[in-house]
Amino acid sequence: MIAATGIGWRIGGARILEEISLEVGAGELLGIIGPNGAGKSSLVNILSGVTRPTQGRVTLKDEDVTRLSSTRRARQGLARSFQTSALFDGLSARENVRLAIQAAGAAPFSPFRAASGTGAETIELLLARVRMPGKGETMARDLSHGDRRKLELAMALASQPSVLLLDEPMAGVSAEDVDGLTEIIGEVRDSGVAVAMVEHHMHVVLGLADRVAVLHHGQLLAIGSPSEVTSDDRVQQAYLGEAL
Ligand SMILES: Nc1ncnc2c1ncn2[C@@H]1O[C@H](COP(=O)(O)OP(=O)(O)OP(=O)(O)O)[C@@H](O)[C@H]1O
Repeated sequence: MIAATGIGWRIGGARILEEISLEVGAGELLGIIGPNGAGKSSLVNILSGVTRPTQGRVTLKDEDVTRLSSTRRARQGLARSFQTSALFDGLSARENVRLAIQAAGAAPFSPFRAASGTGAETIELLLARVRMPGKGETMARDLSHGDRRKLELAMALASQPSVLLLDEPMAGVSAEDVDGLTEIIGEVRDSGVAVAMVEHHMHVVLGLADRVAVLHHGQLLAIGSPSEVTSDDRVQQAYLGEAL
């Protein structure tokens, strides 16, 4: 569904990524792990079109999108979440989702959609999908950290993407919310979406991912099933001292 081939990225003389090749298929979840500064966010930025690589190419549904903007990629079915919150704090959860739907072009703006019709139904479905039914009226600023993360997921899903890129979707949330988010993301994958997820919660990645890519110093150290990568000597070396 999405593939990176021979990706390299240099900036200001620094070599951030080198020869990264990987792909994520429909209904597959690829976990992307690696020590701090390994290049995980840079890779997600390149996959989503925020950053253009200096080498290699990105294909989305077999089409070369390397030179396409993130907006064009979004129209072709790619959605992503960011490490930092992308919510409008002064709007309700429902209004945030409504804006995401409108931005995705899935529902042209209509003042009448608020009261009835598919717009309102879609919003409620998305809120239910992230286990937030009944929280539509809550202002984003009043939501718990975990609910903010769930709302961001609902917004990413508003475009009905075929590829979802998640950059640390569980950063800073409570253990209980980690479990909830894990279930939701698993369901998204099971619905056929290709999911690539950068995440520091190792037990989540190893439990949820179909395959795991390990980045280290900008290189792809290993890629394979969770058990394959955790038993890889080079991976253990990279994580020396940390529990895998
Ligand atoms: N725009 C930039 N200009 C220069 N260097 C950058 C830029 N973006 C990232 N880097 C550098 O590239 C390296 C990889 O950064 P990146 O954020 O991709 O790592 P990461 O694996 O996501 O780290 P973390 O787990 O800490 O989020 C780091 O050394 C970072 O300082």
